[in-house]
Amino acid sequence: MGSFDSLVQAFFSVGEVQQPLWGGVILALTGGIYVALSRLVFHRLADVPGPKLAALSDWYVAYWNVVKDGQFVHHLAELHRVYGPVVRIGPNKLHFADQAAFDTIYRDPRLPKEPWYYNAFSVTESSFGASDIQAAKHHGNLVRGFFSRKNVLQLEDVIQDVIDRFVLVLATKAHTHDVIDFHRAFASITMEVITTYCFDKNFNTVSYPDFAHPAMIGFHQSNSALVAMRHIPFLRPILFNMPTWLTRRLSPGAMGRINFIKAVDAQISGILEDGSTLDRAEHEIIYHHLLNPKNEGENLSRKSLRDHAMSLVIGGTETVANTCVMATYHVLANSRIKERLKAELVEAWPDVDAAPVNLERLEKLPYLTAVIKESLRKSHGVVYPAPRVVKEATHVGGMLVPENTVVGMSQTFVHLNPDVFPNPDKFDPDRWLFDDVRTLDNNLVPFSKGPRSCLGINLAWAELYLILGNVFRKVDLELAGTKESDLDFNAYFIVKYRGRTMAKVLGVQGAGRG
Ligand code: HEM
Repeated sequence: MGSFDSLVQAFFSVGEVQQPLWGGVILALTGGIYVALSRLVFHRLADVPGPKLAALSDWYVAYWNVVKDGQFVHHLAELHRVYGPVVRIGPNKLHFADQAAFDTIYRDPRLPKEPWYYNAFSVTESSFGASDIQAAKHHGNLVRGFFSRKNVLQLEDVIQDVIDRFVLVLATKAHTHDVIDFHRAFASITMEVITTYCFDKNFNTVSYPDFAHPAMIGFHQSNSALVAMRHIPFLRPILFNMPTWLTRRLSPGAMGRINFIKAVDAQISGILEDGSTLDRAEHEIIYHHLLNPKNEGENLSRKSLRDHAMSLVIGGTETVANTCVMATYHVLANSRIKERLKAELVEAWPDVDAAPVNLERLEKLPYLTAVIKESLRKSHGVVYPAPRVVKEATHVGGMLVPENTVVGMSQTFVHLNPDVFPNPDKFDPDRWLFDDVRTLDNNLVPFSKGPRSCLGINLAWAELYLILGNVFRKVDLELAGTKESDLDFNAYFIVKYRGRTMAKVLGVQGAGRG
């Protein structure tokens, strides 16, 4: 009897404890049903086709980006096959696969960058990171002149000097036919170019053993961490405030990046404390522009100076390197392309020991130009659909998109459109060699379009001509086990090739000039 009593008591006491619990469960369920109905049934995007899970939650995209490690862009191709040219990819987000939509999204100056997406780069006070249209314009105007065609031509020697030093390093590897990782090699060149061009600071990335400078590796590895931090924001303060000893143990790459940022900070401190430091720079650098009173830049905050510096390094390193990797793989993998390119370069630059041919001469070489364009097309530039916010109802790709919707379109949908680029998966420089390639040129959008397109486009083109022109004229490389599938990529913001890109250095000519 006693045990029956205690059983009854236990039942009721459990009930008392669980009452608030049940209340919570019921409240959560009601809330969940309310959110689900408001997103699936009553939402202004409810009629747009797409997976129901994506309409319910942004975790759908997070799953493909984080758990599936940068596969969302590939998954988008499948979604468009199933749902058509407009797909709802989030409660409030649309993705388009339509050339006209691309033009509107990126050319219309009223569509700012989506703050949630861009804040994760932690460079909010720079031209790249600012979402607000006026702020972005102001930041962009401060540095635009520094990357103008005229300025790039004036600083051409800065780029050539880095390449000369790189070729000298390769010459030391040619005797022993060393194998190099050519992604790292190109990223070492491009990082050295951007740091010498912008800061007159030489980090010697091209002469670092195995082209594995910790800062360059650190930036490379941070691509995937950035994606995770965006979708799981509480990771950010944890990772950023970790004690140095723990960071060093968990991620040596992160230390390389941290030390690089410290060096940039130290330069900024030096300039702010003693303005005459700028007079001693070997050439014009980015701070001449950022701190120039004529540019209304003299009152920039310290954070803004640093944000500008970091965004230029981030924007200018892997992008150019990825294009060089695409070119190098296909030139080496196809003897017909290699011989034709080499013949053109030898004709333009017969004596390889003489002074290098300059940028303006290289730009006139049709086959080199075709190889570069095809490499830009196949490496895409920014591969993730850069998100923009529709602030007032706007027609995009034939659809009236309601205000406050986030829209985007990955450049892959332009570059792999078979109606414009037949057999789009093939690397085919010949497609650029016809008299009228205006349609192709209009559909080559690695630098995006419109007011927020690439600020470094002139520098990027100059680097591509000078790096590839010099490397294929002077260096004899052979692929070392790398296959086309090694260029399959994870799509973070830019592409990250999945395989190692290795080549043997068979010989080097004309390394003496450096
Ligand atoms: C092949 C090389 C390059 C490609 C394909 C490329 C591509 C792009 C693209 C697609 C954007 C727009 C991004 C967005 O909408 O969020 C962009 C922006 C930008 N890029 Fe590049 N880029 C390259 C090289 C460079 C270089 C060398 C620099 C260095 C100066 C640079 C600096 C920037 C900056 C500062 C922005 C932000 C512009 C703004 O929003 O105002 N890029 N780039």
